[in-house]
Amino acid sequence: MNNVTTNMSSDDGVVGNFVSRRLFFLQYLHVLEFVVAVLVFLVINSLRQRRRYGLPVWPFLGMVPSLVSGLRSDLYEWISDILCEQNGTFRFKGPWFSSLNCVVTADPRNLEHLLKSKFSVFPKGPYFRDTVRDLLGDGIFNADDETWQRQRKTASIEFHSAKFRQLTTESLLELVHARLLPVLENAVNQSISIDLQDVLLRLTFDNVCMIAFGVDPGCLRLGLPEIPFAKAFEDATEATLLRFVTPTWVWKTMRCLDLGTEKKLKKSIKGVDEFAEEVIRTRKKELSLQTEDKKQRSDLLTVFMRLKDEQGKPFSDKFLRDICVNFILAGRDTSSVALSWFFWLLEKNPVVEQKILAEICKIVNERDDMKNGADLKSPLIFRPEEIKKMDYLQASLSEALRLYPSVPVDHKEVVEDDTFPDGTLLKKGTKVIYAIYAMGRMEAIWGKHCREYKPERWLRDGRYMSESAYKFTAFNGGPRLCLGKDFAYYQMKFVAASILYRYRVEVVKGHVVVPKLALTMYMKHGLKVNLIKRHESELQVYLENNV
Ligand code: HEM
Repeated sequence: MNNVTTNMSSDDGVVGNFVSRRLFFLQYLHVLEFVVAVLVFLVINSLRQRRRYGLPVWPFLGMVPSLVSGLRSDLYEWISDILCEQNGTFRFKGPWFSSLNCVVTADPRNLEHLLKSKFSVFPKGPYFRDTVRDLLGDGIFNADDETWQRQRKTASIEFHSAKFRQLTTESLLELVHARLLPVLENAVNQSISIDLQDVLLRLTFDNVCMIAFGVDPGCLRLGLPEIPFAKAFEDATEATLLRFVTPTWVWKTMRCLDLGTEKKLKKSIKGVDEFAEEVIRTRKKELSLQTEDKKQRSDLLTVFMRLKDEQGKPFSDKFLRDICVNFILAGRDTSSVALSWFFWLLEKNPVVEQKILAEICKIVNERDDMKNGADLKSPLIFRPEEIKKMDYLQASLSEALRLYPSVPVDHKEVVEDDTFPDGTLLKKGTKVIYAIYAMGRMEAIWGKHCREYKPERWLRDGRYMSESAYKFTAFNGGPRLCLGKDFAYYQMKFVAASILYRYRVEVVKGHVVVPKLALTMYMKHGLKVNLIKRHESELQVYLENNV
């Protein structure tokens, strides 16, 4: 009996356990079903939003999963594809409570609105200024309103003065003939390949320091030495850039505690400051000793040192430092990066290279001494009026900048509610990204052959014709149009013509050329090339054909 009872009660227990487990399982199943249903709903809802926003919008994460996949491939192409699909503008939704929400546009109507018609509604904004203030202070690149206006006005007068033009042409001529060409010739003589991007970056760094500070740091010379000021400048810009992808509170805490990249930034800014302070000190001494008859300097530092602020006082050393550091940043890498993409494109488009050579030789051939049978072996130095006449070369450089703009994306912040001409609503505080790289690849802007390298699209009756700055935005537009644009074209044309006349540039087989993710469109692995000296007979063909 006992056994039976025991068996029965144990059976009851088993049944009870079985029932309660089933009940638990059923309850669990309901929860599971509910969770699956919610997930399915979220997936469908997120994917349905794709049609409206161009990308799926996930709860909490926003569009970040798609961004991560974009980052794994080519981010610039990824943005271009979405913009083409979305007729030129889309709204990026970042994770909840993040500062990543923004409007991305490549629509020329919006660009004109943003850069010109409603200029005051779209400044650089407090977020940008706060992030880069440690390095750039109140310099032109980082300033809005009156601080920007004052520097812009003075620098603009200076950039258009005859004295400044003379300084830029003379310093460039010296750099190309005494430093660039010997470095290239050395590579040819030793049969070694060089990183042309690195060489060009050194050239433009030295050049812009000569213009801003009136000092040549000497980065470009045989042996390609490491220069502490250039290194400090590069480290400082890289560490500043990292702040844009780090939550603000994180980098601010790291700055307080002097940790990681913030520690590196502090050290490199110190290096930049020490160099600037030394130059300012020496210049002040020099100016105080300067007698009227001595040759007057026309670099930006000297020009601003001679001026007074609104209270009639000389500018502070800190402000002078900010002005120079900003100009160096603005003019340091943009032309060299554009030239690198240009040489890479030329190798892929040999017909364009031939046309450039034909143009150069035709212009050289018009020289009186050439007509009288001048010696081709004597070093040929292009004259400013000859550079000006090189329309096809200018078209080829513009076409390289259209496809590979040195500044691939730029940004503004909305300070008052507004609406873009395409109907996009903009709330105060919204960040607007204008996708310059994508603009160069939009059929709606450049037609069916928008992805092809065709310098001819810039020519009318053989003469170079510029495009609207809101369609070709490589140099920005409106009141903040690049101040160095004319100089940059002169610099690029002079360097390109001087190299092409002497060498054929051949990219090393297997060298991978891809853009680097940065504020400037560097080639990620540089541009490894071999230089092949042009034979006199090759040039003679062009020269004779043009006679
Ligand atoms: C191919 C060469 C160049 C390109 C593509 C280029 C492009 C640009 C762009 C896109 C901006 C607007 C940046 C912004 O506000 O966020 C800009 C501004 C500026 N650029 Fe250039 N630049 C080039 C060369 C130079 C050079 C060589 C200099 C000086 C020597 C220079 C001086 C400036 C200055 C001072 C600004 C600030 C203008 C302002 O905010 O009012 N640039 N440039």
